[in-house]
Amino acid sequence: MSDLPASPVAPPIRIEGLAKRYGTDTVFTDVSLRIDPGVFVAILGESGVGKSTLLNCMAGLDHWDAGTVHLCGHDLGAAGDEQRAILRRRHVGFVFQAFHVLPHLDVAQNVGLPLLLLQAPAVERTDRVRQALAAVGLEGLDQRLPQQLSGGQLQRVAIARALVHRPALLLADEPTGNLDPGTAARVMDLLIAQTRQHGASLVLVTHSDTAARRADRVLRLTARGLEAAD
Ligand SMILES: Nc1ncnc2c1ncn2[C@@H]1O[C@H](COP(=O)(O)OP(=O)(O)OP(=O)(O)O)[C@@H](O)[C@H]1O
Repeated sequence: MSDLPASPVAPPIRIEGLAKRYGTDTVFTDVSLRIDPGVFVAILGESGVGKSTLLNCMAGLDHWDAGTVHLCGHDLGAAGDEQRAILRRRHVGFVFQAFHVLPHLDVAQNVGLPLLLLQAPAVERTDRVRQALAAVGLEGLDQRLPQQLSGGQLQRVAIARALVHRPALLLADEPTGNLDPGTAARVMDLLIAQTRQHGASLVLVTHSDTAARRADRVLRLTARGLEAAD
């Protein structure tokens, strides 16, 4: 698979003094955060305060106006777009509220996509996809298309896809926002269990205090930065 490995001593994410503006509108200033391997951090905050923007900065999907972001020891601010993409593919998994499962690919192809992008050998891909689907309780559904799945099943596909390449960091943006309460609870259990099993760090953006209480650290994003939540 591709290069740019995680430094064995670097935290999956380290942010210092991050500030983000859109034009003259300041989204946030002075955000600092360090997340050690295997730690689960929940981020709460008012709508529009910049939680999704912060996740995008962690993955190098967005640009910022001041401060630094290190992903697995790599300085994203100093990396070009191509290098950011390689780092993201190698070290980050995503789970979104709207699933973002590709409609024309079947379940196995969706889950295997990160491995394909990392040019993993076909035999390894098949094996890892099978394991990942079994781990989220979707064995036997590998040839279904997304339109043939429920919302809970779609999010299980997304969780399997997010972890199949064993990233150091999993970024989850309101992952249960589109699910009914019972399904949401089961998907959250699965997300946390799977992340812990893989030893990945989890950053969960949520409006749910119940979900946030399961985290090792609960932070609140405001215009002034990140602070410990009450
Ligand atoms: N491409 C963009 N151009 C201009 N402003 C933007 C852009 N993307 C986001 N914003 C603004 O940046 C702010 C932060 O947006 P963001 O989606 O990160 O907030 P959030 O805390 O995740 O909100 P929510 O909880 O409602 O999802 C908002 O005021 C939003 O309108």
